[in-house]
Amino acid sequence: MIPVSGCVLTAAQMHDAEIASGISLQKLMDRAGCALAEAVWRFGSGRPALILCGPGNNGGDGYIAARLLAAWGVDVSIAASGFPKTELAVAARAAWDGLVGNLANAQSSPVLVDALFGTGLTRELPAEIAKPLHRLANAAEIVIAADLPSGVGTDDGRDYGAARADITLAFAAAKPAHLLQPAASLCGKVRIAHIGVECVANVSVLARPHLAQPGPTDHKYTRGMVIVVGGTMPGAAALSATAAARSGAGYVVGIGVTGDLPHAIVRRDHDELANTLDDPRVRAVVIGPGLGRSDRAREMVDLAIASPCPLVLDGDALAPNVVNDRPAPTILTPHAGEFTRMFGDGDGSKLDRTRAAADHCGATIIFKGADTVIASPGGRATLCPPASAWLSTAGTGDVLAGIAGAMLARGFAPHDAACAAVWLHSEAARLAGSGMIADDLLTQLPRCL
Ligand SMILES: NC(=O)C1=CN([C@@H]2O[C@H](COP(=O)(O)OP(=O)(O)OC[C@H]3O[C@@H](n4cnc5c(N)ncnc54)[C@H](O)[C@@H]3O)[C@@H](O)[C@H]2O)[C@@H](O)CC1
Ligand SMILES: [K+]
Repeated sequence: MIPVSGCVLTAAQMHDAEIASGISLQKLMDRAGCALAEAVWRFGSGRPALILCGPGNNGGDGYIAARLLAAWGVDVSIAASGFPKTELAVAARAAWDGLVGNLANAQSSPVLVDALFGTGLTRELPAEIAKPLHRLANAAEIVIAADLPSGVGTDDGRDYGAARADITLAFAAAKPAHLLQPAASLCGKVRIAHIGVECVANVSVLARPHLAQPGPTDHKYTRGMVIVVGGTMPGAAALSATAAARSGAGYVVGIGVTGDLPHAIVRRDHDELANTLDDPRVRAVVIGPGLGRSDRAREMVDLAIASPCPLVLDGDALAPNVVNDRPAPTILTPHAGEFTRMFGDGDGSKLDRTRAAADHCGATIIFKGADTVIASPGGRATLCPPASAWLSTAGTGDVLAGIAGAMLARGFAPHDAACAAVWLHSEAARLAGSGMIADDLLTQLPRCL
């Protein structure tokens, strides 16, 4: 059992991977049931457990876990929503020699195991299931969900009436619902139980980046020269510029950035932008934080886009069709409002929409929020476990843009730069703790490198 990591598979991809594994579905269910029993033993500390079993293989996992827990001496009972409908679940129920109670009038227990529905859920939970599920979950001291909290859309993270779990044990791999809101918040802590199924996908969970330390041959330019362009709100660009410097860029130039800046950051005027962009040593440009929407601002965005420099576009620089297959590395960092302004409402999940937008504009997109999604043209995507909710404060996006600039400047490809930036940002927020403000991230960034 490990923290959420690795590939993210849709329900259909998970099914295909199970078949491709060559391992019998019976054996996979035995392993899943065993992993569930171990989780219940560990997190439930041997307290009495009630296992809710649904009609499919998720329920089958529950029956198997119950048998093992009973054998280990746990006071375990089962309540089912009906008779099993799959061959495997029928066999798993037949191997349970205790009683199977009715879900509607089940008595609560300190440990509740939700094995009603997993990847097979396709619609809203009916009231006759949702009502007892919520009643029993509210009465329990700990709720452990098998694979997924019953009542979330596996692929899109929709809430179909799920009860909140404290622990969700995902079998074989994470699914989009473990990372997309609102489902992610209903999962509690997500753990993965590897059951021997090899999973390959172009969507993965954000991982700690490998950030090489400077070596003896490094100098300020090899560590990366970043330009940050300021505008009408000086504080925003100052945050970006300082974030770039604090996340390892060797040389940061603030163009038209006024206000409080470390002495290490070089200041130039706006009319020096064109010349500076011609400097072949420039490895990344960050434009948009606090830029404003004047004609002059637009001209500067156009200059930056037309340059051959790797580019981070944020805030006021984000507009519909602002970039179109730009040849140099490009990262866009919209929040939900900016994303909709640029790409419309779109269909599908946040993951689908971000991937479609990345293909549309030919750039890497960091679609920010409580479930940040990073996508690049061609389908590669990364889903990010929830970061500190204290990040919901002014200026944190400006810091992220600056870090992304520093990651491009150290030579990372755009998708890797975006992932490294989001990871550093969220780690700095974790270290900054409660009540943090954007400036606190700057103090914590060096500790994350
Ligand atoms: N990932 C893996 O490798 C493995 C997965 N297994 C388990 O198998 C699960 C998937 O099993 P299934 O495909 O049987 O699916 P589920 O067990 O999630 O449920 C499918 C059943 O629920 C019904 N249903 C769907 N939505 C409903 C709703 N809103 N209200 C009422 N009924 C609804 C369907 O008609 C079907 O009968 C996984 O989540 C996991 O727990 C393991 O047993 C084996 C290994
Ligand atoms: K479940």
